Amino acid sequence: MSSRRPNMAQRVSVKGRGRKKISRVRVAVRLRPFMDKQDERGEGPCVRGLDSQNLEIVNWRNATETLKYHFDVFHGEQTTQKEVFLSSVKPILPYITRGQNASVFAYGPTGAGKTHTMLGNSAQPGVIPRAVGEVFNLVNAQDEDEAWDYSIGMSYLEIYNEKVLDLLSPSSQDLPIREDKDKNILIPGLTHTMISSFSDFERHFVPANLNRTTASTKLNQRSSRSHAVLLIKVVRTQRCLPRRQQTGKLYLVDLAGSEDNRRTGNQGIRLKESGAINLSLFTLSKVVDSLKSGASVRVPYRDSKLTRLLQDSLGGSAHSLMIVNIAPEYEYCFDTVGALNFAAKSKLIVNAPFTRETVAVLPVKRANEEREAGQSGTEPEKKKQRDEKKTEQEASTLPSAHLHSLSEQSVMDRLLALEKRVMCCENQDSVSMLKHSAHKEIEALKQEHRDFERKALLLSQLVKEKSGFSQEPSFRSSTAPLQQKQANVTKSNTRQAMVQPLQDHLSQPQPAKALTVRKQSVCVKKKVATTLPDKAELPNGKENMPSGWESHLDESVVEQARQKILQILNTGSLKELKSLQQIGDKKAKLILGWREVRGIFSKLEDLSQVEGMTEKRFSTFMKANLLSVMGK
Ligand SMILES: Nc1ncnc2c1ncn2[C@@H]1O[C@H](COP(=O)(O)OP(=O)(O)OP(=O)(O)O)[C@@H](O)[C@H]1O
Repeated sequence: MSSRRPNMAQRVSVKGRGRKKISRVRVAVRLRPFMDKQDERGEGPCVRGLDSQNLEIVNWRNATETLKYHFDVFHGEQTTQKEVFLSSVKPILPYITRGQNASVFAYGPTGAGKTHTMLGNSAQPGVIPRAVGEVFNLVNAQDEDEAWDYSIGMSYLEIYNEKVLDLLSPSSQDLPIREDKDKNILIPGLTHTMISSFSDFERHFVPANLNRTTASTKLNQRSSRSHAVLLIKVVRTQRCLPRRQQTGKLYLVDLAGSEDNRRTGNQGIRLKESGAINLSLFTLSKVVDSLKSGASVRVPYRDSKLTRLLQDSLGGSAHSLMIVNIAPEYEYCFDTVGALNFAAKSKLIVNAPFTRETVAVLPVKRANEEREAGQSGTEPEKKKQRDEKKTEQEASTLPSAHLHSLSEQSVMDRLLALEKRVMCCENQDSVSMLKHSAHKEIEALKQEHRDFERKALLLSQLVKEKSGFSQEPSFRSSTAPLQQKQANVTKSNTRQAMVQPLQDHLSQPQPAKALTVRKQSVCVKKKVATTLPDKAELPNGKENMPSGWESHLDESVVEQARQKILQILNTGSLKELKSLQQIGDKKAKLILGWREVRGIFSKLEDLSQVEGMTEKRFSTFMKANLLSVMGK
């Protein structure tokens, strides 16, 4: 598997590829063996398998008759962990590596074997370790075809007393559950760790699992008091254009046991936990009832954190498998019938899995280079062509060239956003309305582009007149440092024009330094004296961002600090994000949400796209953090 992270570029377009197929929730029932041989010899079992799909259980209302059930699979008490995995779980895993979602959840009364099935132990590993190992096998096998880059990440949480807690970051508090406009369920603030091998997974998972809330009850010495959800996310990105990107999510869920408090002897805190567990399982049952009864009924996903999180697995877009664990003892009979009834209605739920795909948009310049390079030539030739083209472009100092490509990028971003809106819309009338508004917006963008070019031209003429210098020599004199900056700027979203500053040029005879300053998406490369005041004045009379301070610093040190901040923004946990200056709890969560939806920040300036991050705030953020990182 490639260790490369998913494409740094922005993800913009979401589409379901191909027709949506339907997939019923599959239900497997697993009967655990007697835990006490005494019971087996005494009353015997209250439930038994008839064949690989059918079972019968004593009717607790009338012990002379039995109730019969039919499921996709019945695993008897002799079934091994490996057999459960191979027959029920393994078949759905390939979907994850092709951008579809899947979920496996264990349901059943407390002490019936859910944790054993999902987790197991070192001698008998359960579904979780086997499934993660298999995902790595699948990715490694597919990685060899060289067409896609794969990356695998994990998150692990528990829902305890209706609170979502991050098991990979145990000090974190209750996390919110959100839904984006593409109906993806998101948990801003939840740690998502990239993993490169199974042992890497274990390194994170094993200690995290110790954070799970368990306690002893009458029925189970180590009873799970929470619902645990492990998320394995596989992102694959096409290596060539159009760089399709597909994200598949696998949810592995060990639910807390449905329990009867008269039997568990729960009191105090155990009783409160039990109340929360039963409430969420009751909501789960209501969700299943509503899904079963038809499309027009409101499905109460929002009534509990559990159902909100499992929304995609029940009636959503996932391939879902429910493993219902049951126990053979008579004392479990009532709960077992309840679990089997729940399972019987769950198997009627129909999901509609489809591939969620985004296109990783590269900066226009790189995309063009790749497209051109892709048209002809061998790989070394293509690289040479690219290098030559890059040198050519970097040598070019004409502002209009930058204006053109950069504003083109902005137009492209917005067009792709429009395309996304149109694609997400199913209603025909709305589609035509959107197309109409898209057309209008394209016209407006073109006009904006023309205005922008005109203003930049006026600006440079004005500067030329006031400075008394011709434009050409001034560009020539600053060629060396500007070329260096331009390499950075091509990565940026900002448009660029180069002007000779008025006041500095006229009043300062000292050697000038190049400094990049931004104003409303216009990035103006300004020649300034080293003693510039904090707020420089643009020829149009508007104020710049506070910027002079940066020019006193060693560029390489600044660049290092910028990279460090970028790294925290892209990989930092909630806590690490909050360690940044100017970033509080709310902003940190918004950053995590942005990352979840849009991928990673390819440059620091992308931060301005996060809700509430105005240009001024971004400027203050940069100043505070650069100084902080550099230890000033
Ligand atoms: N198939 C099985 N083979 C052998 N032992 C099993 C099996 N299933 C469960 N057990 C054992 O039964 C006990 C209870 O199982 P487990 O803790 O998995 O139940 P649970 O359903 O997760 O309970 P809770 O909801 O209280 O967490 C454990 O000691 C476990 O090792």
